[in-house]
Amino acid sequence: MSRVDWDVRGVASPAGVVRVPGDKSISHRAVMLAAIAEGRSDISGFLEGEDCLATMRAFQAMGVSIARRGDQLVVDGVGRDGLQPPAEPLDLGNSGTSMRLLAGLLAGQAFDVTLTGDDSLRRRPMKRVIDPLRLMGAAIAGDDQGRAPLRIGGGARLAGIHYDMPVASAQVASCLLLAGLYASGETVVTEPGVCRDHTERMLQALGAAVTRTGNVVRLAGGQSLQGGAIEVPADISSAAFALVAGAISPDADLVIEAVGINPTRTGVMQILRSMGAAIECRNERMCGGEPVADLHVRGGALSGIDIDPELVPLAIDEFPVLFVAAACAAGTTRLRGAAELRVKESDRLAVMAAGLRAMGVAVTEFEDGIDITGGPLTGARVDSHGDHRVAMAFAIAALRADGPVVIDDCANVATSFPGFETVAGQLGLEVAVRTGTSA
Ligand SMILES: O=C(O)C1=C[C@@H](OP(=O)(O)O)[C@@H](O)[C@H](O)C1
Ligand SMILES: C=C(OP(=O)(O)O)C(=O)O
Repeated sequence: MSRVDWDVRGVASPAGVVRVPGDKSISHRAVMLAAIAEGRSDISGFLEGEDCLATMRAFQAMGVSIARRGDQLVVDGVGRDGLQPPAEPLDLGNSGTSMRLLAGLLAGQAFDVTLTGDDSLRRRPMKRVIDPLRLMGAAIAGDDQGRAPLRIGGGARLAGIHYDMPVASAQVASCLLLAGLYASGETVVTEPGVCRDHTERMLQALGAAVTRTGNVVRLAGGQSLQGGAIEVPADISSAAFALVAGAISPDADLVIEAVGINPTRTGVMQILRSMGAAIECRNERMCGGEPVADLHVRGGALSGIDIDPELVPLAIDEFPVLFVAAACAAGTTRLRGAAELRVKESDRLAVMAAGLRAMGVAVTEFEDGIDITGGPLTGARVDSHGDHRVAMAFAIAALRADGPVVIDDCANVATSFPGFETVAGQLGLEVAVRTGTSA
């Protein structure tokens, strides 16, 4: 496997107008729902990152015709019962969203299927979807610890359940709603905290009836979807790197265009603003059922804060780069209620703590959180452990380091942010890429 390391230096202040790629969560859902809809869907703004391409290839392997036409992805939907058995296990690479949502969508099919992925994905917890899917009647099994490969037996008759989710996870909720499309009766999911609601929005846009009352979501089984035009906004999780770059660079003046600002995703802006960052939403409008805006960030002084635990699911993927903001703030930032960070592509609490310490930052790690006290950052060599968001977070830290930051194992940045190295140039960073071969 080829290995990519980066040598990153801060050379200028972030300035001008930048664009970041399409939203990863919405791109996955667009392909999945378009594939099982009736008729053709034209998806614009689709993220051509490895995670979403893994989802796309999985549906191609199940007989769905998906083609790029200009800057659109054209999906010829096969209808709810039109998927074909794949010849081989579906390899979902590094993508937790693909595996958990597909587990739900495939639990009610007539054929057997196996879902697998890379070393990181095969370490991640899947019992959280196996258990409720079994309650619905699915024949699904992982290894003895409930990890992938997941084997799903075809021909199960699913029945809707009422499920109180033990963790605030949009992937679990979405998995159950997708299984619910194939179940008899009603599927009702209660979320313990606010989770991203893209699945509901897109199901509604494609003609399904899904209702929400507070934190309870309901969907009747047996509904069909109708394909159409689907627009994907720019990903706020990718924009987060530019937001923090701007917020930690005193002379920064940066606009990030057409970013999704769905209120279930904007925790990063709320947290940065509480730390004193100057972030404005301009030109707010709707894009394919999702709110978007141009985000304007200016540099200034940040202060450490206690992060409200209710904001954790609203900023779940942005913590690696928020920890960099905390390392550049005056005083201590405290995060608790974030044990989920330990079961992402890497253990993001441990891996970020190790890298920040190598850069001279005072960090205390807790089982479900971290304390970070801001101070001067030194150049250092850090290991991303193959985690895309960790790699990009340390690249942003180079803006404030007194020397280069060498980041090991950055190939997976292509899962969510292809072209990051180019956008990084607009953020005032020079990224030298070294490639080689790893064991
Ligand atoms: O539903 C989604 O698209 C996602 C939900 C979150 O995971 P959890 O559901 O595990 O919190 C997030 O971390 C992931 O990157 C994408
Ligand atoms: C956790 C992430 O993605 P996934 O769960 O889809 O692997 C992420 O993108 O930060």
